[in-house]
Amino acid sequence: MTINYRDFIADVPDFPEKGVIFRDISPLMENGAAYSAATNDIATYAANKGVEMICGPEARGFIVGCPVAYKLGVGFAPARKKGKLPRETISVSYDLEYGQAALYMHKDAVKPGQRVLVVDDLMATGGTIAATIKLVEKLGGIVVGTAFLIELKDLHGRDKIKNYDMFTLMQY
Ligand SMILES: O=P(O)(O)OC[C@H]1O[C@H](OP(=O)(O)OP(=O)(O)O)[C@H](O)[C@@H]1O
Ligand SMILES: Nc1ncnc2[nH]cnc12
Repeated sequence: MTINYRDFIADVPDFPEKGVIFRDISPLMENGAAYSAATNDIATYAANKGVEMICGPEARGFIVGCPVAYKLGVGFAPARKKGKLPRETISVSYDLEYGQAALYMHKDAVKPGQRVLVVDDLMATGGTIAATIKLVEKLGGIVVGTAFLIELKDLHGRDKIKNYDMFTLMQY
């Protein structure tokens, strides 16, 4: 059965602030067939890249990245928001479509030379994924690809990561 992923995205106008159309992935996550097809599609992309580790930003990057890591039998390294990681961290600050933020990773989360896939649910301005890539590279990881459920093309996030291969299931 072919899945039309867009059937599982809820478009919510003016959330979390006026003018933003929020692309809600929760109907996709709540549907076993759609969630597992999306996981399998990203896992196939990752396997072809020889990925040894998946990295994703809190929180929705975990929802997409962890099942891919499980499917491939590789590890998952979280990039987390301030104050969440208990051991020594490195950090990178970035801009959001609606705000400012910073992400942190444990210093030993990625090993030098490891082939890493950076995953998130959605690319908007590209700030989050660019920050996550920077964190992985600071740790010596090699970012061999990026993967998303959704790319918001009008925000040109791809320009921020144009040196990296990118896989997306949906574009708006
Ligand atoms: O491309 P960008 O402009 O950086 O935006 C995309 C990011 O924004 C959302 O996360 P958010 O920071 O809202 O956090 P959440 O996953 O915890 O909801 C989304 O899950 C991406 O990580
Ligand atoms: N428009 C959007 N919908 C869902 N998540 C987002 N994260 C940043 N922009 C978003």
